[in-house]
Amino acid sequence: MKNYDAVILGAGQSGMPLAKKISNIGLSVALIEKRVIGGTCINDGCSPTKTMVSSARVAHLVSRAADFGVILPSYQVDQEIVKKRKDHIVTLFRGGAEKSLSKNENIDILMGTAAFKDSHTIEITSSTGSTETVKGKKIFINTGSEPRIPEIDGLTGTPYLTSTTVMELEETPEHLLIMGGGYIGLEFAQMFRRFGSNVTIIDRAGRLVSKEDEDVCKEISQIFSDEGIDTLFNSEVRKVTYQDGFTIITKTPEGEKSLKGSHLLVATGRIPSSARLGLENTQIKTTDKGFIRTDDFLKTAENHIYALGDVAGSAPFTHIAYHDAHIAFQHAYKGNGISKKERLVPYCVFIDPQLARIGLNEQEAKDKGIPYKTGKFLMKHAGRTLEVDETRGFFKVLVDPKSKKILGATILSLDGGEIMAILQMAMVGGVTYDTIATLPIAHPTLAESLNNLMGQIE
Ligand SMILES: Cc1cc2nc3c(=O)[nH]c(=O)nc-3n(C[C@H](O)[C@H](O)[C@H](O)COP(=O)(O)OP(=O)(O)OC[C@H]3O[C@@H](n4cnc5c(N)ncnc54)[C@H](O)[C@@H]3O)c2cc1C
Ligand SMILES: NC(=O)c1ccc[n+]([C@@H]2O[C@H](COP(=O)([O-])OP(=O)(O)OC[C@H]3O[C@@H](n4cnc5c(N)ncnc54)[C@H](O)[C@@H]3O)[C@@H](O)[C@H]2O)c1
Repeated sequence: MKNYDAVILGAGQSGMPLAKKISNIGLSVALIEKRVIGGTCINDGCSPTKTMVSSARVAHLVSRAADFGVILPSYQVDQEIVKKRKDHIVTLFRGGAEKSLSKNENIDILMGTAAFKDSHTIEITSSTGSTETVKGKKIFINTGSEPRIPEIDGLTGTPYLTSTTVMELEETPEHLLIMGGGYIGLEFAQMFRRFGSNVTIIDRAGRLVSKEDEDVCKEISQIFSDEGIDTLFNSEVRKVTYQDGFTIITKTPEGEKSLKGSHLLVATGRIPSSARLGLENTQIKTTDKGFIRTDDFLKTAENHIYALGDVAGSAPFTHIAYHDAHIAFQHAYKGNGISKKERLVPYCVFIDPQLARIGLNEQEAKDKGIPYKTGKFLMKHAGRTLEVDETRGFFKVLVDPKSKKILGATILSLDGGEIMAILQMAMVGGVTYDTIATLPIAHPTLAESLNNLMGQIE
């Protein structure tokens, strides 16, 4: 049995950078992966979805070509080519990840499913059923998450789709029903609508993206409705049947409703991949939802075992899993570093216009009793958005009335993610809103609307 300085379970967005960091200080690493290198982000998440979102955006812009004075006879979407383009990007990114790991002689990549035999020993079961065991002085769990499939009468026996399998379609669905109006639901809803599908989102909550402020949700709902996406809220799906198409029965405040569609995407959240890790053979504890409990430095109840990324209940985004690798590495090998409590969590949902968030929103500030002043600037008043004719959305910011520092922002705008990163820098650097209000920002850019935004603050 081989002894390693570090054993990492899962070659995802924490596991891969962590393996490199540890090997770079001259230590031996076993990186165990049950499926393919790269985890959710590269293979089933960020990269493939954003590649397909780009195809959908081109379809949308082509459909509006006449608005820009470009007259096209017609256009059509070829779902097979959309998928091929997506597959190419996945192969490219995965290949790059494999190459950079395999050229590092301190890292052994072991393909198979890992589980704890005891708190220092990991058993790896290969796809052929053979097993091997390895030991680790330190162990890092980065096994990610998987789609949550709700228990609904009839669902299991049907060919429903998940966020992974929906990207394998080679034909455009005639009518895509989407259970769940969260980030996954939103991105696929707009994408497939732009490919030409009829789309209906069904959510048990009272509105889309219920974690966002009400005005944000209202604007997104309006944008979706203008694009012809149907929504059904406060709807609990009770029964699913499939016969040449899906029929779903939902319970709504107005009584039972029946909906029909050619395809059904289940996008009702994700669960941590912790159930089959043999954690019972260790002192490690999980929450009632299965997330591995850690301290603020990602250390579990076992001193030499850390958990990172989605499985540890960190905000479920790639850049956060990646940052977890930094936190755990610093703590495990350098004895210092920042805790996860201290970091700001930015994110960007790739609908069009993008929904980007950093820090507090208004609802959270109210719930926590944090005093704030707010400013809001509608993108229909920005020169840049008028020039490119993409005027939906707004910039919204919360500031501390006393220190004038930024508490948080929601940027629902063309290239919103890039604008949000500017505010993230301002937050980290402690730049006050009155400084930004009068800062000369290049014209005509989207970013110059930050002058107007900060100028709105009473
Ligand atoms: C459709 C979709 C779109 C997304 N889009 C974005 C986006 O645009 N931006 C963003 O920031 N985030 C996005 N996310 C979220 C992001 O992909 C995840 O938060 C991120 O990948 C989590 O990284 P991780 O390292 O925790 O886990 P993962 O990347 O999931 O890696 C875990 C790895 O562990 C392996 N594994 C699991 N169990 C075992 C075991 N027992 N033994 C060995 N290996 C095991 C898995 O096969 C996997 O390779 C998206 C997610 C989805 C589903
Ligand atoms: N751009 C990005 O960063 C990005 C994109 C996609 C996904 N992700 C990550 O993936 C995670 C999972 O995304 P998600 O959209 O699946 O989860 P989510 O938690 O964001 O949304 C799930 C939605 O499903 C609804 N729901 C739950 N059970 C239901 C039921 N039985 N019937 C009807 N509706 C039901 C919920 O009310 C909620 O609106 C996100 O938390 C996110 O971090 C990130």
